[in-house]
Amino acid sequence: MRPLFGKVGIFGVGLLGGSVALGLKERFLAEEVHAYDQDPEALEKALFLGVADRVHPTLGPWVGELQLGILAAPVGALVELGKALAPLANPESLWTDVGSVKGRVVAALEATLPHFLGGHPMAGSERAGVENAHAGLLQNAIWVLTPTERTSPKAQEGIRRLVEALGGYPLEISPGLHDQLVARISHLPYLLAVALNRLVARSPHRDLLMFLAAGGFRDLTRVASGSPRMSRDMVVENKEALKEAIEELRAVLLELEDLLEEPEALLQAAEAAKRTRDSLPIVRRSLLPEMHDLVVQVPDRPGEIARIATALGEAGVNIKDIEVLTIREEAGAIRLGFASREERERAREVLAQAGYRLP
Ligand SMILES: NC(=O)C1=CN([C@@H]2O[C@H](COP(=O)(O)OP(=O)(O)OC[C@H]3O[C@@H](n4cnc5c(N)ncnc54)[C@H](O)[C@@H]3O)[C@@H](O)[C@H]2O)C=CC1
Ligand SMILES: O=C(O)C(=O)Cc1ccc(O)cc1
Repeated sequence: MRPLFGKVGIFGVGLLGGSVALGLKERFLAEEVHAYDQDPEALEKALFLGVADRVHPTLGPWVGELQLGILAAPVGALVELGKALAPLANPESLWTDVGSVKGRVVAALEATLPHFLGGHPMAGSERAGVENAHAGLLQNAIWVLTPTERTSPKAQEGIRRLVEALGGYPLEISPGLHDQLVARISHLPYLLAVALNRLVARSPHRDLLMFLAAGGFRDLTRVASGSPRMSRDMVVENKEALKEAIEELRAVLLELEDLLEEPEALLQAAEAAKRTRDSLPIVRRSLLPEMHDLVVQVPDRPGEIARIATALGEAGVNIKDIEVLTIREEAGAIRLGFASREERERAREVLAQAGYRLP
């Protein structure tokens, strides 16, 4: 059987580019995967890890042989990269990107590259680089596609097929709306993670604060561990929408500050926040079939996850999804997802019998 695509090029072979490349290879979707990166070390690793079949330290005539090109460099580099690729690209080739911000980038790339459609997989991690890439990162991810009136039917059809073949769920949104939404759900949380770390680092009690920081601080600031260059580019590129979101946050913080004097009203705000947080879909894969969740409290000691999995396995209960919610010194919590209500109830019985607390 012929693969879906001929030669595919990945431009910027880091966490995202490497994960797309691995997805293409593991699912036999490309005849050959080529990678270009401005960092020779990234190319060396990509070859060594089997992420790409061929690597190129420079752009050249090889670009003209590609049927599909995927731009996966930091957002601030995408427009220039597109300009450099345009004269080399085959006029029939398909192009997309995985950048976290779409407005200006999409406008520039669709004006320069043939058959371009912007994309943004809503999946990632706080790790950078090809050494952390894996195909599973994109599986079941909501993958935003941002068509405009300039998008060709060929690009729309081809890139949608790419996303589906990689195991993602395409969701079409306009570039402008995309940028407003991610400003609130991704870029503002990132900036807040930076802000909280800055607050601690500036304190005269920095060392003591670091020592005392518990799960909450860790959970809230995880995304600050991501690639600083990638994240800086992301927030700068989306600064208009992000500034609006910061304004909204400022107002909300002031409201909450006032509510410190009104404990009843603050309790209502806290209850509303809990309802919103608790209704987040498990691992944000809302297009997956309905999942029935169970939260289990677990002591923090070696072998607990194995013990839970074994107890459920022996009872013939299949775990569909698993998420570590919190890690504490004495106890943590794990959320388990099951395919049906019946299986969840069976799991509840089995785990209660095994002595686990199910809050
Ligand atoms: N990290 C994440 O969780 C997510 C990132 N994205 C987007 O994916 C893109 C890549 O991000 P990551 O893979 O996380 O970053 P990364 O830092 O892991 O990889 C970026 C790669 O691009 C290379 N690069 C930098 N400038 C380049 C240029 N001018 N030409 C060619 N290569 C260049 C770097 O050497 C590096 O290998 C960004 O546009 C980011 O906004 C999208 C979804 C999630
Ligand atoms: O790790 C996480 O939860 C993230 O949110 C990472 C991330 C970073 C940038 C994106 O454009 C999308 C996702």
